[in-house]
Formats: sequence, structure tokens, C-alpha cells
Amino acid sequence: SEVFTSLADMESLVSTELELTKHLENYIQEEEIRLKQLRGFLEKYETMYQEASKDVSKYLANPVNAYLLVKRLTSDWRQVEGVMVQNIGSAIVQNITQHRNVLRFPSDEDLNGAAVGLMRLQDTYMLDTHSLAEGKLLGKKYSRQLTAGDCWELGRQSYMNGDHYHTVLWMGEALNKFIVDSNEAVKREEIIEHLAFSTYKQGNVKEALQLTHELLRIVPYHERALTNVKYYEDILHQLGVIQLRKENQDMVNKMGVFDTTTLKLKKPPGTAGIPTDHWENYEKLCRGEKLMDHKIVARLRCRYVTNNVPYFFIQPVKMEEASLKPWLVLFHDVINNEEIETVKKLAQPRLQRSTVQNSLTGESEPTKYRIAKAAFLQNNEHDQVYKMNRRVGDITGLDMVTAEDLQVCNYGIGGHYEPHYDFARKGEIQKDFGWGNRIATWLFYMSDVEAGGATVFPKINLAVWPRKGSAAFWYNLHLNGDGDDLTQHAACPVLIGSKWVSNKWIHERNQEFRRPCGLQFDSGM
Ligand SMILES: O=C(O)CCC(=O)C(=O)O
Ligand SMILES: [Fe+2]
Repeated sequence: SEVFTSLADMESLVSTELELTKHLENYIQEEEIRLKQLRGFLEKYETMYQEASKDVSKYLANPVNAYLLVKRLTSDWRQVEGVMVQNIGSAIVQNITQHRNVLRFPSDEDLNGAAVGLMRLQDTYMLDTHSLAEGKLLGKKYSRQLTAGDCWELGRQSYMNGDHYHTVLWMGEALNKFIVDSNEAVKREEIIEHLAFSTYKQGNVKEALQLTHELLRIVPYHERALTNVKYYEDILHQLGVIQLRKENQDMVNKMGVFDTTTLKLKKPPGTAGIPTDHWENYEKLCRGEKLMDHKIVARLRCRYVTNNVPYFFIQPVKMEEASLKPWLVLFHDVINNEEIETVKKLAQPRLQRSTVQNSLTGESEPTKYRIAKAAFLQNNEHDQVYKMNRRVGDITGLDMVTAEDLQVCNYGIGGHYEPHYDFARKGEIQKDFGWGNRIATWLFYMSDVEAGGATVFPKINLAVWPRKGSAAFWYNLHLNGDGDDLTQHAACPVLIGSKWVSNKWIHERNQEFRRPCGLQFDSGM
């Protein structure tokens, strides 16, 4: 399972689909042969019957005919029955089952993860459910239209997660797309039943009641609906709402549209326990809304740096300041395409669901707030990995002996990393191998991302957009070793494209003379 967390990993699913298509085609072919054979038998039996029925006694007077009739109804017929009960289908299904360890199949957990990812995109980028269902993203047509059944499945996944907000949105869309007499696997009443309950759960009792009445119009003795009607009526009674206004009786208007905008809906909060206002700021930055104060932006500069390292004398490094406090810079063209391809190739077969260290137990575990796949590469695995590591040391002037291995990360559908700190905060358990806290982070961007996927720093209103070949660098700790709260950052969900990054976490030990300690707010570049 967990294919959905990385797009690179999902590529194998396309071959799974091809394989299944071949199996299905093969099955249909064999069934067609079987049916042709049966039709052959049928035609033979019919001709024989025609002949016999013309004059039965004359026909049977011929001993050969009499013999053949008996034969047709015994051994010949057994043959027909044999072909009729042939079960080609189960043999093929068995064959596919045996292939399950070779082919990669997503699990139900993947389906849920992918659905949640899609809804995360919907929330972060304020995508409207209807356009999304029309296959449109950011005004462009990206995919085929979703059917009522597709929307129903998204609603059902949300319902199973206890997420009534998205259930209402997607069940509402399913209802609007529902076409009577289509061969959808879902019935209209099933959609309305889920929609009614989630509408109630979102605090819209009156509307839930109206929907339930609608359900009862289709299935008059629906037991749960009858109970719910009474329950909703009691609540409304207690609230003092006695009679529903006539014109509000029908939730589905004359145009046949269920309009979710007339409901009071509450979006569920993020999972990392971030206060709502910070969360909103984070999402705004992800959407590219410019929030940084102009006075701060005006002081930012670009320059070439050599750091006095001979490697850079001929070609200095392009540095762009992104923030002065905390010191956060971007370096451009610091990793080439060949290196990127090498790193991806080494990492791809080893990508594992990313984990986060539990601050209470110190154990690494998968979480909802970090959806990606990662692999770690050691410097000695490849000359190019070694050189990248050395380059980071040369540019930053920091010692790389105590840095962690290169972490390579790929994000899948709605893949993201909610706001977090890279350093261990006071009281948090960290496995630091005696190297101290993570003093700095170096983040290589190894792909462009078509839409979404920015690295954002909500406390300083900064969004850094991935640019293939560039890198971001910042110090996580103040000069006195305390963590810098302002370095809180997040990886926004990827909207379109596949995002690849790799990073080096640099530790405190060995930096004593390279970044000497000082007072907390001494500026330390
Ligand atoms: O992918 C990004 O943009 C940021 C990743 C990150 O913050 C991390 O891996 O710690
Ligand atoms: Fe991070």
C-alpha cells in the first residue's frame, strides 16, 4: 500500500492498468470462442430438429437417425454442457491474483489517501467542487469529467473519514450529476441519505430534514429516514422553528440543482494542530498571495558569492536573499540536470513513506501531515552525491561531517508537509548522534512544479517556489543555540506536477569556529 504518497511511485500503476487491460481482453476473446462454439452446437441441434420434426415417424424409421438422436441427447449433449460450465473467468482471475506480488496494486488505503489528497488541494487552492468535477483546474481543462459515481466515491471516502464538510460538497455534486436510468453503481436515494446526514452533521438541521423528506418521496418506508425525520423535527421544535416555509420545501431547485452555497459549511482544520489564523496565512501563501511587507522586500538583494573557495572563482554562485531575519537565501544553478537524474535514479527504488519523529517517544512514524516518499543517499554511493555534499559545505562554509545523509523526497497527489520546524524544540526527544540540533537546512529543488508545491514560511510571509537547479538555505537556530521560531515552514500541496526535492540537515557540532555562538538575537549570517 501507500502508492499514493509519491507520484514517482505511481508510475508503475500505469503498467498495472495495461496488464489488467490485456487480461480482460484475453478473457473476452476466450469467451467469444466459447460462445461461438455453443452457437455452433445450437445451429446443429436446430437443423437436426427441423429435419426430424417434418415427419417424425419417417425420420425414426431410419435406424441411423434413431441412433444419432440418442447420441445427440447423451454424449453430444454432455459435450455442450461441458462447454457451458467452462469457467474461463475464474482461471483468469486466479492468474491475476497470482501476479499480485509482481504487479503493483493500490490498496483501499491508497484510494482513501488519494481522495483526501484531492480534497486537500480543493481546500488549499480554493478549487470549486463543480469545476473540479468538470475536469477543470485553474480554468484549464485537465481531465475528463467526473461521473456521478466518481463524485459519490469521493463523498463516500470523506464520509468514512468522518469528514462531513467534504461529504456534503461531493455528495451534492453527485446528486447534481446523477442521471436517472444511467448504469451508475449508485442509487439516487443512497446519495441523498449520505448527503442528508452530513448536512445535519454540519449544523444544517432544516436542510437535512428537507433532504430526508425527499428521500422518503423515493423510498416511502425507509426506516432510518423515518426515525431521522422525527429526530430532526424534535431538534427544530426545541430551536423554535415550527413550520418550514413552503418555498423552502425542496432542496433541489427547479433546475434540478442542489446548491451547497446556501448551506453553512465549516472546513475541517489542518492536522498538525496549527491555530486557524496561522493556517489561513499558510494557505494564502501557498496560493501565491503576496503578504510580505514591501519595506522588507525592498531591502532584499542578489549577489554573486565565492566564499573564497577556489571552485567558485571562475563561476561564482548566484545568491538571492529571500529574508534577512531569519537569514534565508536562495542559490541558483547549484545542481545540474545530470546530478538531478543520478539522485532520482538512486532514490527511486528506495522511496519509502516519509515519517516524522514523534516528539514524545522519539519514534519515527507516518503521519497525515506529511505525505511524501523519501530515501536517504550516502555520500559514498555516487561521486555526484559526494560532490553535491561538498558543494553545500563550500557554499555555506559549514562542516558537513556531522550533516545527515541526503534526503530525497517526492510528493504525490496533494502531497505536502504541514507547518513544522526542522530543529528539535525544547523538551523534544531527538536522535542527534551527539551532533547537536539541526543548525541549518539546505533544500535542493530538483524539479519545477507546474502549480502549487511552494515551500512557505508562514511567520515571515515568505513563499519560495520550486525552481529546478536552485536551493534554499536557512539557519534554524539562533546564535545561542535556541531554535528560531520564525523558521517554521511547510511544503504546500502539489497541485499539478511531480515535486522532487533533496535536503541536507546540518548539525551544530563542528561549526564552533565556522558559526561561533553569540547572544540570541545577534545576527548570524
Ligand atoms: O519540500 C519542501 O518544500 C520542504 C520540505 C521540508 O520542509 C522538510 O522535508 O523538512
Ligand atoms: Fe522542513
